[in-house]
Amino acid sequence: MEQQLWNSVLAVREKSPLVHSITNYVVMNNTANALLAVGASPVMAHAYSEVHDMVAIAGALIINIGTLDEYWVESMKLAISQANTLGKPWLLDPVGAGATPYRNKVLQELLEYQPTVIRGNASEIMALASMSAGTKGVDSTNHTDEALDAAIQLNQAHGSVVCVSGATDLIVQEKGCLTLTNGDKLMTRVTGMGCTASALIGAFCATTTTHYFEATVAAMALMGIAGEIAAEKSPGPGSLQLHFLDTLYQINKDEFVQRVKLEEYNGGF
Ligand SMILES: Nc1ncnc2c1ncn2[C@@H]1O[C@H](COP(=O)(O)OP(=O)(O)O)[C@@H](O)[C@H]1O
Ligand SMILES: Cc1ncsc1CCOP(=O)(O)O
Ligand SMILES: [Mg+2]
Repeated sequence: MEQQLWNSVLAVREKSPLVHSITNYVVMNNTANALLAVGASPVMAHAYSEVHDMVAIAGALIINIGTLDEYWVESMKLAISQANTLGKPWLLDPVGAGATPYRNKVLQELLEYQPTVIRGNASEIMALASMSAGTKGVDSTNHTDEALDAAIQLNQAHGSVVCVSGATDLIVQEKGCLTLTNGDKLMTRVTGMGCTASALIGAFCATTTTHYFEATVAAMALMGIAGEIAAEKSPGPGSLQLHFLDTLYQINKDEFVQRVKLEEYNGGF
C-alpha cells in the first residue's frame, strides 16, 4: 500500500494538475507555494465573471471559507456548481466552523452541493456535523477520535470522503477508515498547515477520476511525513515553514515509504 501511495505522489509530479482555490487571505501564499513544491500548479480566482471558466480548465477546486464574505460565498457556489456539472472533484475546508452563526449557515448551504472531500480539524468536523456547540476559532480544541462519529455522519449524509486532521489524521469513506500518525506538534505553530493539507488533497484528487479516498490518504501521508522531516531540522516555526516546502519538493520514495505510519480498520482501502 505504501508503494500505491507513493505512486500518487509521482502522479502529481508527472501530471502537474491545475488546482483552483477560492481560499482565505491568510494562506494564499503558503498554499500556492506548497502546490508548486509538490509539482502541481495553483491558481486563486473568485470573480463572478471568471470562476466558471477557471473551473473548466482546472483539475480540482478547493473551497476554503477562512475569510469568507457575501461576495465570495456566491463565487464559491458558482464555482462548485460548475465543478459538479463537469464532474470535477471539489474539497470543502470548513475553517472556523462553529465559531460564528454566519460560518455555520454558509457551511450548511455549501454541504448541499455534496463535496467530494471534506477536510477539517476535529472541532471543525464536529461543528459541521452539528455535534458541538462551538470552537475557539480556527484551531482545534478537540482530539481526532472525538470527531469519529461526526466524520461518519458527514460521509453518510453527503457521500464525501471525510478527513479529520490533527496529531492523528483520520480518513473516512463508506467502506471503512484509516488513520495516519505522522506529523509533528510544531506544525500547529505555523498558520495554514490545515489549509495546505486541503490544497494538497485537491492536487492529488485531480490526478484520478474515482479514487478520492486513496488520493486523500496519499496527500495526508505526504503532509505529515514532510512535516516531521522538516521539524527535525527546525528550531522553530519560521524554519519549519522553509524546511517543509523544501521537503515536499525533495522527498524520495525511501523516505516516504519508511516513514508512513498507517493503520486501517473497518475495511480501510
Ligand atoms: N499535535 C500534532 N502532532 C503532530 N502533527 C500534527 C499535530 N497537529 C497537527 N499536525 C499535523 O498538521 C496537519 C494539519 O492539521 P491541523 O493542525 O489539524 O489543521 P488546521 O490547521 O486546519 O487546524 C495534520 O495533518 C498533521 O500532519
Ligand atoms: C488564522 C486564520 N484566520 C482566518 S483563516 C486563517 C488561517 C487558518 O489556517 P489553518 O486552518 O490551516 O490553520
Ligand atoms: Mg483549518
